[in-house]
Amino acid sequence: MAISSISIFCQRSSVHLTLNNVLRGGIRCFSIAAAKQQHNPNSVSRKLHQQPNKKLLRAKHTFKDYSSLAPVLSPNDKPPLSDTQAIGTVASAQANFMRVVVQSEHSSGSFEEGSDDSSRIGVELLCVVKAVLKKIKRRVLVGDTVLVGSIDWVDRRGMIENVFQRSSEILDPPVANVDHLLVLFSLDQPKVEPFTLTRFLVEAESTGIPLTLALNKVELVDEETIVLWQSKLRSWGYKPVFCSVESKVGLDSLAFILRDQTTVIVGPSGVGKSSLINALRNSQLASNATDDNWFDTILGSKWLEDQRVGEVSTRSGRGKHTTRNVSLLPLAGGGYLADTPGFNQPSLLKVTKQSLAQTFPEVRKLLNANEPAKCSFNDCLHLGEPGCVVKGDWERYPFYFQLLDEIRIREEFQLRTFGTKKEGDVRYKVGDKGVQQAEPRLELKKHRRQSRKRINQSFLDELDELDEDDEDGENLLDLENHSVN
Ligand SMILES: Nc1nc2c(ncn2[C@@H]2O[C@H](COP(=O)(O)OP(=O)(O)OP(=O)(O)O)[C@@H](O)[C@H]2O)c(=O)[nH]1
Ligand SMILES: [Zn+2]
Repeated sequence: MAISSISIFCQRSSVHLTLNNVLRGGIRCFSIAAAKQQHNPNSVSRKLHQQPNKKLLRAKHTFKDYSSLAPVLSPNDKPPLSDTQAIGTVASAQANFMRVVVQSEHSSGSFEEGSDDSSRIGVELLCVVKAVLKKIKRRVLVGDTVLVGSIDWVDRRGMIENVFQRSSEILDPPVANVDHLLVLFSLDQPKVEPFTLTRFLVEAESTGIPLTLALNKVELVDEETIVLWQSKLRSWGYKPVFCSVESKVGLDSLAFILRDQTTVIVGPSGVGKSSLINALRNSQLASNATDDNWFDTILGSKWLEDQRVGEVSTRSGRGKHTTRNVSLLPLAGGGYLADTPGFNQPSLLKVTKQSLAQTFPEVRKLLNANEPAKCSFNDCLHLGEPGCVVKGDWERYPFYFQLLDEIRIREEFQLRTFGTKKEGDVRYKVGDKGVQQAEPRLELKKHRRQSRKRINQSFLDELDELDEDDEDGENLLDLENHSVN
């Protein structure tokens, strides 16, 4: 009973999330466009009629000019650093503030981590983002490698001046340069449920980032259950790590896999993600405290505290650890671990009907095999078409079928509601004397009132932001106290 309710809950809320995300994004666009039109109903149309493309060209030109002010740094760039500059990793973000851990700085003169006592490697800086980056819409994400300038080493403040090119980027939560995903489930309390697990695996596979599957709470089940899951998952194409935070089984293997990488942990509620993060970090702190000054420099920071559980916003009553507050927890062996509040319901937004099959390793193997095993059709959905190499005789076929249906419904909904992306925002009308006139395409649903739910939603968002501002205030005070000591 418990298992089936988990599965239904996941399915429903993810569909809900999917539609909700689409609607939220859409409504925002609509209201901006509508507001612009209200401001001056005729001028846009008149200007476009006179010189249809000039406005667009000018916008493009302006953007280009701005971006040349801060060209993206390539990962191999080693810009010369002054004493008030450093290169670091964004470890957390709240409202307008970002915490950056210094990776390399002026005195070391290179990217190698300094070994002298005065090294500032590992120092935590509270940073704001330079206005020009915002102007050219260059978003700075947690996980980004950034160039920090105007550093005040005493107060530990700085300004993010530029961002290095990302090797990867995930959306939910938004984290840059993720090297590895750890999909964590538990064998019991809550029991691993095949469809929910598949959903998480499909979402993880769709990022293209290497993943490790781990099953926790191994001490709660008998040998037979372990063997059963092992062979099941092998047939799905995975070699899981069986572990237990409680009895410390498998933690060394996980620590070894995580070393030197930026890993995001994903998995449903209650499987032991926070417990695992705490266990891995505590054991690493204990074994490295004496021979590495990496942590000494940021002792006292919130990052060193154990993962908080169940914290709720005092104003809105919602969970505080939303996707906006994801943070990277530094590991002694190099690399970071990210908690994933809000990653509980994989939205599958990046998965399309065509790409779904590739997110199942057991099908991927068939599809990528050399001729003649290859599927005969490029656009085959592998639903038993004659000549299709993917037969329906694999264990997860019913899950594939179910997810395909869900994605099909979402894609049709998007198409029906918003049209294709190629649709221009200008349309041409044949006016007086057969002259073609350009006018802005009227936005769909323009005349609809904003829903009460949406209004409540933005109200709650604003309350959360107030909470965040409070925290920023506290953070600043923390830092000020720090510098006095
Ligand atoms: N028996 C057993 N219990 C464990 C193990 N690991 C974690 N737990 C317990 O499982 C419960 C949930 O652990 P959390 O670490 O909060 O799980 P989580 O995945 O972070 O959950 P959310 O924060 O809701 O996403 C806690 O009561 C832990 O003590 C384990 O290996 N064995
Ligand atoms: Zn096929």
